[in-house]
Amino acid sequence: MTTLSDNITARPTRPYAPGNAAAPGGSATTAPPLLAVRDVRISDRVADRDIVHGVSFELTPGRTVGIVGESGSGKTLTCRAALGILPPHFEIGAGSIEIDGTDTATLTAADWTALRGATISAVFQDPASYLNPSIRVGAQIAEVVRVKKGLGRREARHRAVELLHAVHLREPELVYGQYTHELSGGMLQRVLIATAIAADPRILIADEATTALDVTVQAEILDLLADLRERAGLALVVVSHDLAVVSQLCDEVLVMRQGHVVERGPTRTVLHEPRHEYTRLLIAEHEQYGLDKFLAKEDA
Ligand SMILES: Nc1ncnc2c1ncn2[C@@H]1O[C@H](COP(=O)(O)OP(=O)(O)OP(=O)(O)O)[C@@H](O)[C@H]1O
Repeated sequence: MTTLSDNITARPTRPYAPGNAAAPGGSATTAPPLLAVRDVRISDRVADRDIVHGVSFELTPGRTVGIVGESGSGKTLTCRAALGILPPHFEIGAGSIEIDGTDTATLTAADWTALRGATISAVFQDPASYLNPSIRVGAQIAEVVRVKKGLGRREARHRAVELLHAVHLREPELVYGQYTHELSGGMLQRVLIATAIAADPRILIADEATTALDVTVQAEILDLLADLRERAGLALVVVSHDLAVVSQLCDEVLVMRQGHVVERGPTRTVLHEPRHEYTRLLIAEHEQYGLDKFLAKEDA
C-alpha cells in the first residue's frame, strides 16, 4: 500500500537534509524559513492589554520548535496567530508572521482558507471536539481531501484510508467507517492528525496534542509526529507544558511566562544549562515525570 510518507516525499518539495538544516536560532542554512514569527505581540482589544509581548522563532523543513510554559503564558495564542485564527477581540499589535515567504498581514480571509490545511495545519488537545460525532471519521478525512486536493469521491476515500494507515491505525478500512464514540482517545488523536495532514501541509502545529493521553499512547503519538517529520520533512511547532515531550521532539525551545519568552535556545542547552530561574523551576518540577530519561537518551 502507498503510504502518506511515500506520497509526500514523492512530490516536489524543497530539499530536506537532516544534517544540514538550520541550526536552531537560524544560522547557516540552505532552506528559507517556512514559518517566521518575528517579535509578535498579541493584544486583547476588549481588556486593552498586551497578552503576548514579543515572540520570535523561525522554522525550516524537518525542524521542530517547542514552546513551553505555564498555563496562560500565551502559547496557544501564538499558535492561533500563526494559523490566522485569533479569537475575535485579539489582534497582532506588532511584529510579523511569514508563512513560506508571505507576510500573513497581507492575506485575505479566502487566502487564509486556502493556506490552512494545505500549508499550515494544526492538531489540538481534545480531538473529539474537532470531529463531527454524526459523520464516519473516514468520511471527514475524505471530505478534507476532496475539498483541499480536488480529488473525486472514490479517490478521496482511498486516500483517507491511506492516511489512516499512515498514522498507524490498524485495520484502516474498518476505522474509516467508525464514529468518534467508537474510538479511544489515542485513536481519535491519530484520526485528527490524519485529518490535519490530509492536504499535505508543510507546517504542523501540535498544541498539547498528547496531553490528555496516557503515557504509552502519548509516546506512540510523539513517535508518529517524529516519523512524519523525518519522512515528509514536515516542520513542527510543538506546544506543551511537558518538558519530556519537548526534549524528545524539539531542536529548539522557547520558554514562555506571562506572555514573555524568558529563555530560548537549542533544546539540549536550555534543558541542561538553563539560564533563567523560571526554566530551572520548570525542570525541577518535571524531574519526577521522567525528564531525566529523555535527557540521558539524547546524550547517548
Ligand atoms: N478566547 C479568549 N478569550 C479571553 N481570553 C483569552 C482567550 N484565549 C486566551 N485568553 C487569555 O490569553 C492568555 C493566554 O492564553 P493562551 O491560551 O495563549 O495560554 P497558554 O499558554 O496556551 O495556556 P494553556 O497551557 O493553559 O493552554 C490567558 O490569560 C488567557 O486567559
